[in-house]
Amino acid sequence: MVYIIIPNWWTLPLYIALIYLGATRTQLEANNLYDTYVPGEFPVSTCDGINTAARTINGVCNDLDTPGMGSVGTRFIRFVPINETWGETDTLYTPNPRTISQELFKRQTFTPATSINLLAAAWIQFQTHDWFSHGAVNDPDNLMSFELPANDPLRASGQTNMTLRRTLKETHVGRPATYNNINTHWWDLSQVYGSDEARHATLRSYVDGKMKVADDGLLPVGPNGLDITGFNDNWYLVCDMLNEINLMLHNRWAGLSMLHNIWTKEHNLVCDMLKANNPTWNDTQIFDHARLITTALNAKVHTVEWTPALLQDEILEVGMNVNWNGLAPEWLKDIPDIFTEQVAQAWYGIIGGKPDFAGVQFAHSEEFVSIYRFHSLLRDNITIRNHVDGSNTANTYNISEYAFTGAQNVIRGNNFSDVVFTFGVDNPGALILGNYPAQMMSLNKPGAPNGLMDMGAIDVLRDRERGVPRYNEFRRLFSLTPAKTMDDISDNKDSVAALRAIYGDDVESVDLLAGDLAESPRATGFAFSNTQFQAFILAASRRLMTDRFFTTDYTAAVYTQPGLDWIKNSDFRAVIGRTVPELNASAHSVDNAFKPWVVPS
Ligand code: HEM
Repeated sequence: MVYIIIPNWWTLPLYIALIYLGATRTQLEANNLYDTYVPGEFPVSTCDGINTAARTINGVCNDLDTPGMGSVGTRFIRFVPINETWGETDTLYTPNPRTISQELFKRQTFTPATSINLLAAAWIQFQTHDWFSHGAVNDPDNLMSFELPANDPLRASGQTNMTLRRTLKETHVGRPATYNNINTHWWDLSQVYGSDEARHATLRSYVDGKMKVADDGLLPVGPNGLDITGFNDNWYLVCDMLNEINLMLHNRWAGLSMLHNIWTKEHNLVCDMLKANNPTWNDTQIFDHARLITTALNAKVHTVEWTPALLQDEILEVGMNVNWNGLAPEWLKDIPDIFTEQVAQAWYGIIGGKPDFAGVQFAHSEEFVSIYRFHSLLRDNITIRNHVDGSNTANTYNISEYAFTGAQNVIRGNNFSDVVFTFGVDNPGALILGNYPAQMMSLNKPGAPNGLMDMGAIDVLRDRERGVPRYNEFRRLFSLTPAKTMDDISDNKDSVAALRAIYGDDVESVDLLAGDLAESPRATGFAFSNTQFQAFILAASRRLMTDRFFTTDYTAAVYTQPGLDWIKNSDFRAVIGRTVPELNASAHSVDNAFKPWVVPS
């Protein structure tokens, strides 16, 4: 196939643009899927004794031919050729990650993303916790350390370096290191249900399929002050600030807690529906079906609501709907499938169709992790509003207060409906240069005043460490035109000047995150760059097309007909209306729950 790059594809007429995006997906499937297992290396397992009509906790037996595919602990694949992924050595600290963080990323004044609400920010992190995590522990015997810039204010306290643990990895002879996903790769709501049996068992009530909730209807809290749920990983950083070792932090915040609560409540409501329809079912039967239904609804919300809210363009709205529902009206869907694979996917939709692996087994990729480094979405402060009239309450939280164990102060120190309402109304930060929250660059270790974590610097360093190509090479490898000069990256003169101040005229050295945040023009209404979108095109369809429970087994026999109807008839506004009934009207004040809700007058 001859593929012609159309830089501003979003200016094409709707159906031409859709065909172009379809061709782009085919191009990426052919050029951007690289397994990290060599033949004979993938762990062999069987499905003997496993109920293959339900999602398993550790993700095995989704694919019946390769039972271990996508399961917990398996490797990330790559979206770029393996030989490009060695990880940086000589250039690992160049330019200095802390300089990039402070000079390019740091927020001076908050620039909101006005087309979306804060729910959308929490949502994407909630999804990434379903899809991937490199784990919190990292490698205590393998550190990265770089000098702080000469003018860094931290030097005043005697600190000279920033040091953190390298990511845990597997090394191989003659080929780059590989990294494992500590969660299941499948889109299976594992952040709610857990990726291992021991944790999962602590979450189940074992009555009528339901998940445990505390007496106040919210998730129980563990001794560490975090929700007891499927994934609330603790992230450990090691910084040698003033010889402080073992800085322990995690990435829980009020937004995540809120969504864990909403989806646990939704699961329990699905259980009620199933029990009413199947009075003789036992706990396991109800749970297994409720998980399938809740998970598919979550995936549908992401596909046809979250994505079109982030990428507000008619092309995307139609395209994502085609991904889920197909182009054909219901009455024409029964015609026999005589189409080629791509046409069938467009006609019938991916859901309920045939699995398609494009020749490489399913797993998320390292490059996919990198495109979701969205910390600039976070607000510096959240003031909780009264959901009845939209007025501000007296409760304002900065990041240190709404994150970590502070999440519970927000969730339980306010009416839950006021918290969700606030997230529905307020905007997150825009994904642009100069809008990364300063507090994320100086997160203090509880009880250790001089411990500091600079997430901006870490975002840059992790990509270099894991061999994710820098911006221009990333574009080249993803069938995009590379920039010839800094001026090609952005049509905003200030952004170009800021890039030049760090990278000079060396366009090849621009880091992926820096280029992504600087990039313009963007497609109309897009909250993120076209470079990120290119990786998104590949990943978004693939996690649906490869999953048996979204394809061959998306049937009434596996889900139940009332289950399929539940998914079909629900959107996120309905989920909010069911789980937080006081917010039904507010959630329905907009046509998409991720757009800023109308404040009652
Ligand atoms: C207050 C909220 C948050 C905190 C405290 C936080 C903190 C962290 C920490 C500590 C890490 C690990 C750093 C390392 O590699 O050593 C991390 C990684 C990451 N964060 Fe956040 N984060 C927050 C919100 C978000 C949001 C809203 C997103 C949006 C998608 C996000 C996306 C990511 C991604 C993609 C990674 C890389 C994960 C991986 O390497 O597997 N985070 N964050």
